[in-house]
Amino acid sequence: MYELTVNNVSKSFAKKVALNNVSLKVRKGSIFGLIGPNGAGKSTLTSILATLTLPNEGTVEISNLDVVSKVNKVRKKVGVTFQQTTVFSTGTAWENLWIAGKMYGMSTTKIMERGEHLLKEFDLFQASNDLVDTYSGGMKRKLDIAISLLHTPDILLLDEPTAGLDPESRTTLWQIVTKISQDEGTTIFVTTHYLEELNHLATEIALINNGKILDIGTPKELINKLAADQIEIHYRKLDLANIHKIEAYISNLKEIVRHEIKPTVLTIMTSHGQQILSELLKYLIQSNVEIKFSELKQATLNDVYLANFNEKEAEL
Ligand SMILES: Nc1ncnc2c1ncn2[C@@H]1O[C@H](COP(=O)(O)OP(=O)(O)OP(=O)(O)O)[C@@H](O)[C@H]1O
Repeated sequence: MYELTVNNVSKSFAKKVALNNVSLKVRKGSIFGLIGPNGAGKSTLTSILATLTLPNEGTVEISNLDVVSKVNKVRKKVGVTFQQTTVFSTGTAWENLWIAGKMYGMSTTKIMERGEHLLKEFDLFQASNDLVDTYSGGMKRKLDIAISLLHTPDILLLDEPTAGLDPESRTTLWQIVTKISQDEGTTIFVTTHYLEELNHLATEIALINNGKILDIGTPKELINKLAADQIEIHYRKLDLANIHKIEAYISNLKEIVRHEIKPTVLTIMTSHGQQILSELLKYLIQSNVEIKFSELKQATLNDVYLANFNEKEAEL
């Protein structure tokens, strides 16, 4: 059921604690996102999962194999793409695939078959005999990921895979990666600063800061926890009797975190903006309140980021 299990993992570099008692579980075939500001510990965790860094404490299992004691078996199950490209730019795509395939111990036939399939999936087949030096940033990134998938890993680790790419290349890249994940059942573990990508793609998200996991949930769960949808309804001036009547109605509604009712405007904070707005409009219209206009500002993953990390530069 779980492709990856991280149990109480800690890691320090000299006096710097990079990971502090981190635990999480990632379901087979899911897309799991790790969000956190610079220096939060995302790359350190990715590197431990990729068997390139040893944890000081705790255990990690990938496909039920311990990453420390079963390192060689685990490496066959894991594909990894780091922030910096690892493609050999003075070679062609085929030469890069060839070197990687031989390092994975793949036969020539298997490299040719799988390589051709991936080059086609990533729309690199036409350019596969060109030097990588002539590729755009997006093409290099696609080749990086294609190489990580060459040995058909169970889990693909992507450390900020879309950093520096334009929106179109990011969208294309995610379309290809999600298709492969669906076709082959590959589990995806991704760190990114582009929160809107995770909102649509991730099955679950973990928030990490200063090496600690702050929260884990589906994008919807994390957004709903904030209860940060904001409703504003503007109407023709109400008399005191009507204000009291509406006040009584609102106090019976569930899911309302905070509200303020004034003679010409009603403001509400809730986790269920859309539902509460339609219920309220229906009630106000039935009560002959003359509505001028209403607004709904729904909370986003960006709000989750700001609430947890208090950073202004979240990219949404
Ligand atoms: N090899 C190392 N030696 C010393 N300190 C390190 C090393 N690797 C990471 N650190 C420190 O550990 C902490 C976590 O770093 P890490 O690179 O995992 O964060 P990150 O969330 O990936 O950040 P970014 O988004 O900037 O890549 C940081 O304070 C970093 O300086």
